[in-house]
Amino acid sequence: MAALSPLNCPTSSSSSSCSRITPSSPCFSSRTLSLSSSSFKKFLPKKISLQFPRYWNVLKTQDGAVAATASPSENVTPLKNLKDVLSSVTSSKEVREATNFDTNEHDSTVSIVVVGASGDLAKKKIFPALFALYYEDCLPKHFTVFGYARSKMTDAELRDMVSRTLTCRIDKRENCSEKMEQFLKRCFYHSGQYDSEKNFAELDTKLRDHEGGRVSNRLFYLSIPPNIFTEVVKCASKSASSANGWTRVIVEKPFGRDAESSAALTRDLKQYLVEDQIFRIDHYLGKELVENLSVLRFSNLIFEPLWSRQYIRNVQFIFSEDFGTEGRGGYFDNYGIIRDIMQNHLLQILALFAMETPVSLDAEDVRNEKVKVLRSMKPLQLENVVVGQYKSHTKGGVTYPAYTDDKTVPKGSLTPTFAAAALFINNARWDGVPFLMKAGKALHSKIAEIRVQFRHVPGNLFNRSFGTDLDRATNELVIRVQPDEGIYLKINNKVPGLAMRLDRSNLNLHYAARYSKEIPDAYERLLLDAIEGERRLFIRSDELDAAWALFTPVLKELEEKKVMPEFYPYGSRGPVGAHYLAARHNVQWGDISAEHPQV
Ligand SMILES: NC(=O)C1=CN([C@@H]2O[C@H](COP(=O)(O)OP(=O)(O)OC[C@H]3O[C@@H](n4cnc5c(N)ncnc54)[C@H](OP(=O)(O)O)[C@@H]3O)[C@@H](O)[C@H]2O)C=CC1
Ligand SMILES: O=C1O[C@H](COP(=O)(O)O)[C@@H](O)[C@H](O)[C@H]1O
Repeated sequence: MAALSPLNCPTSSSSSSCSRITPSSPCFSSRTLSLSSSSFKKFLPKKISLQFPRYWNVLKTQDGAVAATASPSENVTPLKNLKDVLSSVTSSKEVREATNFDTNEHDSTVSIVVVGASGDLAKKKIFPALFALYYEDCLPKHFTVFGYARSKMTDAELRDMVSRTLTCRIDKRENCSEKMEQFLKRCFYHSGQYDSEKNFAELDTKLRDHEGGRVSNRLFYLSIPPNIFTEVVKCASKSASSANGWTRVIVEKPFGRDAESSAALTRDLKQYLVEDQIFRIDHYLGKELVENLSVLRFSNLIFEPLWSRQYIRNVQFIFSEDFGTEGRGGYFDNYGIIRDIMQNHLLQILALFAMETPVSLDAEDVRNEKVKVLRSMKPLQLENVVVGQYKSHTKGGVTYPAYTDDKTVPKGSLTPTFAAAALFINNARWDGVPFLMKAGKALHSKIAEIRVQFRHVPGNLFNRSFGTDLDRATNELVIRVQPDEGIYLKINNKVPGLAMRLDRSNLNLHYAARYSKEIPDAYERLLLDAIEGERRLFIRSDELDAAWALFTPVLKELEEKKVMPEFYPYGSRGPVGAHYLAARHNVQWGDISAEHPQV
């Protein structure tokens, strides 16, 4: 596949036609790109018909020319990206020929190969997300979905499996079954071994049949255990990569289990792929409220000026699940909660939260800032970590199992199912501010949220009204990633009446009340981005290196010293050690007395 690297031009997506992408389209999200039609024409040779990523609002002007704009007004703003893209496209004959730029989407096709199609993730997330995209009319006109795995299955059996496991948000919508039937007709299956070039060559033949001579773009989704990533990529690369379009590979976590194994995986994959072809997925980056973080920060004057050590006392990233590792114990025991949740999902959110303003929303600009902030962090130290493991608990006559009751978990395993950590960023903006993380399985609730606790008001006139616990009177911004998405700000307010009494109330943006639109699943956004060549929400290899550098030393120390986890009952709030850790940094976890407001 390396030979195909020039084909990963972001504009070469064969997805949605420009005219279909209007601001009202569900796939549309406007980016701050704008260009007058006259400037645009300068860059656009007559014969080339471009296909635009969905972030660009592409309009037909009155004179018939195409214009890209972010707003109805024709403001010309500097357009580094579009200019760069256009000039590289138009100046490179090789790219033009290779991407078949003279053709439009009617001449190209996207094949999505789900490798490991018989597995849990494929059934639970990938096929439903693909169907949701199809339902929303976000997939290209010509697309085919191929399941690939060792299990023997016919096309009909795959379709049956996909239809039975459809648990996506679309399933109660109008015409769902009709659309489902149409979608299933586009789904096929090929049974093969993961290390067989011959089997991938057979897949290639089938793909070609479906592509019908059009420009072929291929997306491989590696929904398989990590130990076979490289051999699949090798076989796909040698025997089933596109001959005249792009080839991209979505790689699922875990990306190694420490800095060394992650670097080795990257090295192995890069024998067959260039970095731009690798889409390392972290599905938390596809979550609506995580995607909204940058909007909240960078498009609201009231937040960004406060976003520093000057006003923020601490930041908390909290993940909890009210179920254990049931059914996934075999995988989990080799990784533990720090690798499963903290090193990736929570750290990614932290990076977006704490990074400096990127030059633009371009993938490389955003990822550059994320890398910078990650590299400004101190590697996590053992004294700043608490680990726990859930034990059996009986409540209301029901006995919930201990982690080690799972038959796939070795007896006496010390793998943490809970961890709390305090991290620090050594830069001018965040010096001294504790960034606390807490993640656990089998806790009392299922929630993921970011809590920003602000400093005390200096010389507060109302100090006396707050009693001794001044911390309770500070502002707190809560971004609830899930469930029941929302953003609320805790403020001090006068209780109406003749007395001067204060309380803490919430300014509350509750998504379900504010927006009638359903929130897409993270996998929908990420799959669509991968199809369109949009890399912003995928992890670049240097980001991954920086992330592992922070956690690898402590992970090794925990294992070498065989640190005993603190046991907590299934369904509880987790180990008390997490509170001591927070207290050492003058922090109280915000979720302890958390009221989760709704409108
Ligand atoms: N499930 C989830 O919720 C999540 C999963 N992931 C990641 O996504 C990937 C897929 O996960 P998931 O679907 O749960 O995985 P599965 O264990 O269900 O494996 C997927 C498929 O891979 C094949 N397979 C399983 N074990 C082996 C093996 N030892 N050797 C060769 N092939 C094997 C099987 O297909 P067949 O036998 O038919 O070939 C199986 O159906 C993994 O990397 C996982 O870490 C990430 C986040 C969440
Ligand atoms: O990556 C993972 O995420 C899930 C939680 O994802 P969510 O979208 O349901 O919050 C977690 O259960 C799993 O252990 C982990 O591997």
